[in-house]
Amino acid sequence: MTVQLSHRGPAAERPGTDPTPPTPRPEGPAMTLLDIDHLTHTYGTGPGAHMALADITFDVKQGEFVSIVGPSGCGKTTLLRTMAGLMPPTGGDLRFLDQRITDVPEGLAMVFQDYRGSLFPWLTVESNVRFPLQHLGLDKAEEQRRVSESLEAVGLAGNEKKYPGQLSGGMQQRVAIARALAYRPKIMLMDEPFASIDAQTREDLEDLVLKVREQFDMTMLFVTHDIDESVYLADRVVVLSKPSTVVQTILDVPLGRHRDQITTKEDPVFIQIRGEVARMIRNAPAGHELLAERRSA
Ligand SMILES: Nc1ncnc2c1ncn2[C@@H]1O[C@H](COP(=O)(O)OP(=O)(O)OP(=O)(O)O)[C@@H](O)[C@H]1O
Repeated sequence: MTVQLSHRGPAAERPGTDPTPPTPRPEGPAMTLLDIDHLTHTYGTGPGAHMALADITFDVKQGEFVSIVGPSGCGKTTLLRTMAGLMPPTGGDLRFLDQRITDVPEGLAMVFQDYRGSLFPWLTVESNVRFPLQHLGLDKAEEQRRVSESLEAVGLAGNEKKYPGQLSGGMQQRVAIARALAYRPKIMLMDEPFASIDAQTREDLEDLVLKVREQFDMTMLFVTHDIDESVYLADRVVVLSKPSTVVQTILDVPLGRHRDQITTKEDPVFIQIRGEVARMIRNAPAGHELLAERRSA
């Protein structure tokens, strides 16, 4: 996935607007940024129709890190695409900042698994990061400040003039993250962003995501098929069922904001939650079975 500052990013539709004015942190309970209410999605119609999502309800509050995990093929990408406004769902309600999502919402950036497909190979690193900013109407100094700050944040200062093809996969994904950060979205959606990256680099990138989350006070929705990753990163884990998919459960991860690849993963709380998620995914029922159980309860 790329920063859905894809090649035709959200802000590109709205010249002269800056989606990033800082949202003041409200007093009291955190504001709901993303609200998914009984979302359904069916591909096709008639006898060949496939109901991918049967009933998905959860929300993401400002400042939260929510991960979504589920069995293979359970509709994680379908869900993220509907939330990003890339595909209208066939039912239910989907709101970003209390506005129904009908198009790619302003203030949302997406980072995809396929970093190679998301970066422009003919543009330098800094031009890739600057690309979505061109449509925000920022002055040049602010544009440059954001590019430099974002590249610094992802540890790529000094690589501005390189081209994506001169970078490792992990570094290219850092560029994609920097591009999302430079846009200053209110929420970042990430679709298995580290699935094609080797294990060691992946851990570094997970920690990078946690660091930029703190630095930019970013709200994150992170889709992964990796159970450890889902728990390590998140404040809450949304566990999906098998298709037709529903939310099996939503687990809190009371591990505090500071995470460490070794000590956090040794923490009994982490081990217990990780085990719980693994069991739920291994024994995941089909969504329609869960729905029938819930209706009869
Ligand atoms: N365009 C489409 N037309 C028909 N069916 C589709 C389409 N896209 C996805 N599907 C089906 O919908 C279901 C969910 O697909 P999706 O890619 O959202 O799942 P996923 O959880 O992201 O998969 P994976 O675990 O492989 O990443 C699958 O059964 C898939 O075959």
